[in-house]
Amino acid sequence: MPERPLLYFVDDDTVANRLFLRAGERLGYRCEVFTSATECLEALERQVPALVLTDLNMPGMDGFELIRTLAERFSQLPILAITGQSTVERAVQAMQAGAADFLKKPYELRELDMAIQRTLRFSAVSAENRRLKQRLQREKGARDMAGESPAMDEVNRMIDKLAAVDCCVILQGGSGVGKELVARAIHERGPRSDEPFTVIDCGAIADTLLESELFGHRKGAFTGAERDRTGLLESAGAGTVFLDEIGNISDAMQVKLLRVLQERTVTPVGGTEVIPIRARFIAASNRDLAALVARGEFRHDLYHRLNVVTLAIPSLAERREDIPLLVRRFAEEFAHKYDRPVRHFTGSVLQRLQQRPWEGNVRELRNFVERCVIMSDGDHLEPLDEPAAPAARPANVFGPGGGSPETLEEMELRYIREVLDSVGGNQRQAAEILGINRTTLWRKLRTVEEA
Ligand SMILES: Nc1ncnc2c1ncn2[C@@H]1O[C@H](COP(=O)(O)OP(=O)(O)OP(=O)(O)O)[C@@H](O)[C@H]1O
Repeated sequence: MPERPLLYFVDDDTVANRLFLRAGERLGYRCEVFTSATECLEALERQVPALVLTDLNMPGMDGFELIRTLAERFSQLPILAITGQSTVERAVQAMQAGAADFLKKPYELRELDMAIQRTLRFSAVSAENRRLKQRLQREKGARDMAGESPAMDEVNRMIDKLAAVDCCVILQGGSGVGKELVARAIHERGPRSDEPFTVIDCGAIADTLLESELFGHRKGAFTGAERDRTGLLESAGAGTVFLDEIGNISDAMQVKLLRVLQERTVTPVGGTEVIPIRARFIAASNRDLAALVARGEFRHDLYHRLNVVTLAIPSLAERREDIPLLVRRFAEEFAHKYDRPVRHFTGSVLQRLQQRPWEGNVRELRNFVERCVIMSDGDHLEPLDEPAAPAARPANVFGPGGGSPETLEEMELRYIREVLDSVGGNQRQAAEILGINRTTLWRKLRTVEEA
């Protein structure tokens, strides 16, 4: 038979203690009672119970202080506050201090029973939730950041350091090296991990839109602003904002962003109110920001505000030893995604893959493996070098209507549009399939629209 749960009860009133002892035993619990918070803390050094019930008004260390101390030292121990003056305010205060629930005095046996059961259940659910979260975190970590090279070990060490502090960071590295993944890891390994991680692709959003995206707008602020809209910086809460492709924002926008970082407030477009911003900022650029500053193409004041720490992410060519691990990871990921057997490249193919330039870095490698998983038929993955042709496209150099031949540019655009259509216009997904970053995709589309 499982042991009966142990409850600690703290009240300076000995009559209340006797009553509880009798009630608790009748409900089938083992109970210990204490007439002061200090006695209870001493007992906790010897044994941790399933639940602590405490009165709030006590001489010496009162119930609130005891709750706070317990929440700090035994963060997973559930606490039930017993309040004589049953004001909502005191109950709220007790819960803010760390109590899971409260019970009004005097209580009936049934009320005590329900309150204890509720608190124990709540604690069990929270513990399960924590366990699942940790598991998810571990699995996510394992899935996300693959790499065993000394270069990636160093990146991982830096991520841990940056996760522990709350400063601005610039992530520098070529397209597809994993800057977003690193930013996410900094967020997830730090104290803000329960808050949102917000990606803002500065390069893919037109300048006029960027301001309203970031700061929000008020109804009627401009044509098309039919209702108020909360900006991304505000809805990011106390999470992390990842400003991707920061090197691409206009000078005017740089000035506005600098003000946000300095004052930690925003005013929505067309509004007057000042909204506080609590998020942490991580910026990324695949262009050398310091060089852009030197050439006068990026504001030095914004650069210095952001550049508390710059972390350079090495290109894939600088860590070729990671390629086999990445390939294996992606081969398994896509085999599951497309419901295909898990297959790998032969050793000699893998060696050849390690020698390739991989200018598009990990993204290019990932897309390559995805194509190979889809297209290979044998026991091993075959190194298919050509991008997969769109399914129903005839091998015909003439335009779709059989007219004059297409230029390379036209063909590229047609292919981009087909891919975009196939993913319902989702530019991020389309860029992944095309093996280019979102800014390049956006530029290509814009060039055509402007022509
Ligand atoms: N170390 C890694 N392990 C596993 N997957 C990775 C790793 N690095 C990058 N990837 C994958 O490669 C792709 C590109 O990564 P990510 O978007 O983070 O790169 P980026 O540097 O932010 O790219 P861009 O400059 O285009 O914004 C993503 O699908 C990501 O999951």
